[in-house]
Amino acid sequence: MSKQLMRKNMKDKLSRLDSDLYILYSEQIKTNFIKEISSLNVRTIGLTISAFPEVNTEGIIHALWELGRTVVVPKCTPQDRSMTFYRIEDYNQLETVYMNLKEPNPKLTTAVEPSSIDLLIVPGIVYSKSGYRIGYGGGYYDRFLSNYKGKSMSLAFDMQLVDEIVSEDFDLPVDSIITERTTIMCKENREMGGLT
Ligand SMILES: Nc1nc2c(c(=O)[nH]1)N(C=O)[C@@H](CNc1ccc(C(=O)N[C@@H](CCC(=O)O)C(=O)O)cc1)CN2
Ligand SMILES: Nc1ncnc2c1ncn2[C@@H]1O[C@H](COP(=O)(O)OP(=O)(O)OP(=O)(O)O)[C@@H](O)[C@H]1O
Repeated sequence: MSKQLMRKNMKDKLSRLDSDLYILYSEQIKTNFIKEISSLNVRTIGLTISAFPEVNTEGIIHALWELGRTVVVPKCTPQDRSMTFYRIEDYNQLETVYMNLKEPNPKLTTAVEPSSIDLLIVPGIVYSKSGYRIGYGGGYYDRFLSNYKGKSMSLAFDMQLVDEIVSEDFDLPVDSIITERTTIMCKENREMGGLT
């Protein structure tokens, strides 16, 4: 099946996700995520401001602030499809300027270098157990990951996992995926071979 069709089918499926389950699963993913990172030495974490039906990141961001971690979120430059991450300490530092997505206001925040991000949470719509991903199609994360050396992770609902994604040369997989049910060590799955 083509990437475009897989993306569309999953968007349709996600749009029917019951709102109580959306809240419950997001909460479980938050708990699993916080447990997971407490054993990782990560100070600065890059993630997006979610919009339904993406796994809700607002509670996660507040939990990270409480743990004293640095939270950085992306601002897109559509002209060259690049992203710059800015440190936020408060939701009031966000604005909506692009595609109805909340982004940091650069007048109120400070940009950080990609090299200072210890863990990047990569958004997406469809995922495989080996960490390949189909996003919204902007190619923002594929481009960013090509110059990124830190750890990467995705947060997903179990229903977003599929057996196989046919990857293209520029697709870069994440190290792990956290769902409401489990944590998938994608890097290890890939090293065992055979999975795409
Ligand atoms: N919450 C959240 N924030 C995020 C992302 C995300 O997936 N989720 N992104 C993850 O990458 C980046 C924004 N991603 C985008 C991906 C594609 C297009 C895009 O294709 N725009 C088309 C119009 C598409 C349409 O209307 O259907 C365009 O600009 O022409 C825009 C932004 C950064 N912020
Ligand atoms: N490293 C890169 N350099 C230049 N162009 C790229 C790179 N990675 C991806 N692209 C281009 O970006 C476009 C979108 O890619 P794709 O459909 O895989 O996006 P996606 O994975 O859904 O989006 P995202 O990575 O933002 O989540 C493709 O047309 C591809 O050619």
